[in-house]
Amino acid sequence: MKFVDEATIEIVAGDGGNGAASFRHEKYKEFGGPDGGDGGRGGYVYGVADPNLNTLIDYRYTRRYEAGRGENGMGSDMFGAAGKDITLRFPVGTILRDQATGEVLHELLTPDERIVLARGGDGGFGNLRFKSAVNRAPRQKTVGRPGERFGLQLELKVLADVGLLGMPNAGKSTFITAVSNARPKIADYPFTTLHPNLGVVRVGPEQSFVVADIPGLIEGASEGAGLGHQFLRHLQRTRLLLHIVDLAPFDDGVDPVEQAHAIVGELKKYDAELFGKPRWLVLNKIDMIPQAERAARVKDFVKRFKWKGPVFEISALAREGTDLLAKNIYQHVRQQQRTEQPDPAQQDPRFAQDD
Ligand SMILES: Nc1nc2c(ncn2[C@@H]2O[C@H](COP(=O)(O)OP(=O)(O)OP(=O)(O)O)[C@@H](O)[C@H]2O)c(=O)[nH]1
Repeated sequence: MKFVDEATIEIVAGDGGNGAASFRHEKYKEFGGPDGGDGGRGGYVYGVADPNLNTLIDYRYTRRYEAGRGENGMGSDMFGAAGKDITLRFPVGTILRDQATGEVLHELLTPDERIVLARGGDGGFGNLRFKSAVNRAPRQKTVGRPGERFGLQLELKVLADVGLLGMPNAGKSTFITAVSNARPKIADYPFTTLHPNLGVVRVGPEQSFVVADIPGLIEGASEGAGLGHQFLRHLQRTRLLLHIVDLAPFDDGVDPVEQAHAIVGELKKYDAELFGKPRWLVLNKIDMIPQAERAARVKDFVKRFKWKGPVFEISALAREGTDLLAKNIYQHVRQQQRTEQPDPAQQDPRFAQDD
C-alpha cells in the first residue's frame, strides 16, 4: 500500500445572492419607493491545520468542497442571508498548491493555523441602493458576484521531529503506539512497515512532537530497494533520530551489535544529512531479559558498539521507560525548535491570516 499523502480537490466558495428589485406596496399609495434588499455574500472556504490529523486520505474520496450561496435579497428592505462558510481540516505540514499553475499558495505549518482558501462573492445590490433625486423608482439591481473557485493540490509534507531507525522487528511500530495517538499495523514478522507510521506524541496539554519511522531502512534501502527515498522528504526537519535496537533477538546467533552497525552503515549511505542528525540509542525489549542480567547486557552492548551518546532502556510493549524517553525527546525537540521558526514573510499575501 502506498502512503497516501497527495490529493487534488476542487474548492468552490459560494456565489453572492442577487439584489432584489421591488417596490413598497402601501395602502392608498400608488407608488411606494424601492425596497429591494441586497443579496447575501457567498460562503467562504477556510482551511485549518489540525494537529490530530496525519493523512490526506479523506480528500481522496470527497473531491469537491462547496460553501453555500448567499440568499437573494427580497422586498421590504430584506437583505439575503450570507451563504454558509465551510472549514476544511488538513494535517499540519500540508502544502497547498494551485492546480492550474503549480504555484505553492501556502504551507500549513503551525497547529490550528486558519487561512482563507476561497472568498465568497459579494451579494448584488437591491434597487433600494439606486434610489436618487432624479430616479425615485429605480428598477436596477445587480446580480451576486461569483465565489472564487479553483483546483487545489494538497501534499502532506510531514514535519516529523523525530525519526525512528531500526531493523525490522526492533519494535518501532510498538514504540510509536506506546507513546502516541497513532495506531500502526503491528505484526510479528519483518517488513510490516511498508508505509511510514506517524504519530503525534503528547507529553502535556500543549506539548507534543511528531514521530515517524523511516520505512525500509534496511540493508539495500539506500540503493532504492525500500520506500525510504520517497519518504525522505518528510524527514527534512527531523531534529533527532532514535536508533531502536532489539536487545533480545529471538534467533540464536543474531548479534544485536552487528545489526546496529548494519543500520548505521545504511544510514550513512542513505542520506548524509540524516546521518549528521543527533542520534540516541534506544535498547528495546528489556522485559525479555532477566532483571539480574540487564545492566550487564546493556553495558556490553554499549561497549562493543562503541557508543558514546545517550542511551535509553525501554520495553515498548510493557511501556517501561517510554514516558521518560518521550519527555526527554520533547525537551530536545523544543530546544531545537526555538532556533528554527518558520518565516512568515514567505507566505502568499492572497492567503494571509484571516482574523
Ligand atoms: N517482549 C517485547 N516484545 C516487543 C517489544 N516491542 C516490540 N515487541 C514485539 O516485537 C514484534 C515486532 O514489533 P514491531 O513494533 O512491529 O517492530 P517494527 O520495528 O515496527 O518492525 P517493522 O514494522 O517490521 O519495521 C512484535 O511482535 C511486538 O509485539 C518489547 O518491548 N518487548
